[in-house]
Amino acid sequence: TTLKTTLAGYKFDNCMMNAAGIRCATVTDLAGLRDSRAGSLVTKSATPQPRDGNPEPRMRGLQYGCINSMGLPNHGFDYYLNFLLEEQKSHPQQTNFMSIAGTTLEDDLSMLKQIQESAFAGLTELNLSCPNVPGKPQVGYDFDAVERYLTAVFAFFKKPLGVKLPPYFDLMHFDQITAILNQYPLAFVNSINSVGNGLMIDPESETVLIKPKGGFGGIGGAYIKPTALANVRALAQRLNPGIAIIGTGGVQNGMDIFEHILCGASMVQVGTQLGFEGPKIFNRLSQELTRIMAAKGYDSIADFRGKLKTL
Ligand SMILES: O=C(O)c1[nH]c(=O)[nH]c(=O)c1I
Repeated sequence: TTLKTTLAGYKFDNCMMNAAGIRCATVTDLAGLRDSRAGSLVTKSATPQPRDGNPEPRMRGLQYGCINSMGLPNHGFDYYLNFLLEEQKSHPQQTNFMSIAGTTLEDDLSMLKQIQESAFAGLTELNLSCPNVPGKPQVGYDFDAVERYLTAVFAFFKKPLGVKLPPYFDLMHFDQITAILNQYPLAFVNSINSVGNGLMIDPESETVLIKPKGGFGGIGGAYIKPTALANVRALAQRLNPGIAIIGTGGVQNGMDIFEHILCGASMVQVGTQLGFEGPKIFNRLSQELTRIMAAKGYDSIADFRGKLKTL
């Protein structure tokens, strides 16, 4: 039984990794992921300059997941690109991802131009779905903007690139977004980001739990697995076969990873639960997934990827 996977022509020893934003903001965090059983790592979404992000408290663990309104705090584009370039020299056997989330198209294009001209040989994840920058609507919910962004990006960017999408909740929206995405040479689509602008309350103190945006924040964890699986499945049913899918959302155990792959994912990312357990979680998840596959008689994830049955 093997957990290895391929995505956009790149080989990974393990089909699981972190989700951008969780335990990946500092070099120490990133080295911890690299030294774990994860098959790859993705950096915290970067902006051209460092950002402090939103006022605290801005993230809270909940009974079945978490709420966050971090506001894109990060050490800036150069910090993460430098880490990735060092990694290529010290750990050439692992392919990594760089996540970028400019607050304007110009910022995204500027970072992509620098990636294009750099020695970075991994994959780029263009985050179109940050729900927590006050005053900045999610690009992923503005289909004309998605088209404008991808046309501008692919006018010059030749390295492997995918997009991180927000969850959609209407079948027409799945049709519309994939009709746009299928027009571009995307290496992958990563679905989903947190379910935006949820609200959690402390009824004792009759107060919201986080400070930014009156308590509104992105929801992650077990709460969002049904939405995550539906998005992975709907995208897999509609995207050109050359566009791989990364499944993200609601993963707590090996069976959740199995379900994402059954829906069509070639790589599965772990966020909230990684935040709770740390990188050692990839030992547990790998063991659990291996046992599930062995019990079902699957040797590799290709044996069951995308093979969800309907009734
Ligand atoms: O608030 C954040 O930093 C954040 N939080 C999320 O839940 N998703 C994102 O893409 C981002 I950039």
